[in-house]
Amino acid sequence: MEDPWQKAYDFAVTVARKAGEVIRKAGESEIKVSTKSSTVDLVTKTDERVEKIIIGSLKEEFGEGTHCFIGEESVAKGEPCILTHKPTWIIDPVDGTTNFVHGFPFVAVSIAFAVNKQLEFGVIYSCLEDKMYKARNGKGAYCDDELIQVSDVKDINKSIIISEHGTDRSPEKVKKIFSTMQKILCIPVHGLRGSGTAATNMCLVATGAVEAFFEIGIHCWDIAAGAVIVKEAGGVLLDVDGGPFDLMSRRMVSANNEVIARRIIKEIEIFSAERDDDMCEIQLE
Ligand SMILES: O=P(O)(O)OC(CO)CO
Ligand SMILES: [Mg+2]
Repeated sequence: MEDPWQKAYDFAVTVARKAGEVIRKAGESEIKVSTKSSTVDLVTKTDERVEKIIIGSLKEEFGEGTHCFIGEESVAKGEPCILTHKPTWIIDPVDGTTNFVHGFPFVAVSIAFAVNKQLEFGVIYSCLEDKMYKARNGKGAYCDDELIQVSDVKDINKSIIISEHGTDRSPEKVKKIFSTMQKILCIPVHGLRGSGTAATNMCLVATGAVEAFFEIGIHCWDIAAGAVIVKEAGGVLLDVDGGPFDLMSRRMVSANNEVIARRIIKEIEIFSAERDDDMCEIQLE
């Protein structure tokens, strides 16, 4: 049977590579938007420029009317962040903007595609490492055309876990984040890590370099592509309360298997994060 989204998948890989080249060459890491209230969420002109390039290329190829676009910088400017049944691209032009600003060497372009609210494929280009991760629903996950697979570790004591500190600096949330990390570290696990980009963190789960990555406060564009890649590499995705993964909920546990995921979930101190689709007043469909 003909694959209806093959062309879109191939195009996403091409666009992600092109975007990554722009990021690598970009001299512009000047912070354009920085702190607002208690969050520290950096944005640079490169974030905006790269998102324009990605969405512009996709619109030119697939038409503006039939496909929808959720992009980090477009949403920041007031575009809707609602997943409808229409073919929808979910884009983070520069995942790891803080890394980009500081020259910390993990920065990723993340492009996912959903139809009927189901993720069809995800592409993550870790552009400073020059590694292309990609996965299609039901067709496995790849890094630079090599099949990748999650680790087979089931013993939490033999695991490495990734989490991040997030962008919210309100003391009560930071306290919960550190308390969770302390509890997980003292299970004990082999180590805690964090690359500074959710997309790359999920690729590290998918390749088996770590057993799990969890975070509260991330957005759909940080994790949509990674969700497909982790799942296709044999991993699992769950909500931090143990329920089903919800792309718009801003919280997620991705792990090599359910045993590891559920062991971590036991330690997570949950705090509130406004849903991505609650931030938008416009309701589509
Ligand atoms: O750098 P960005 O795109 O803001 O994303 C962060 C999460 O907020 C890292 O994943
Ligand atoms: Mg991001």
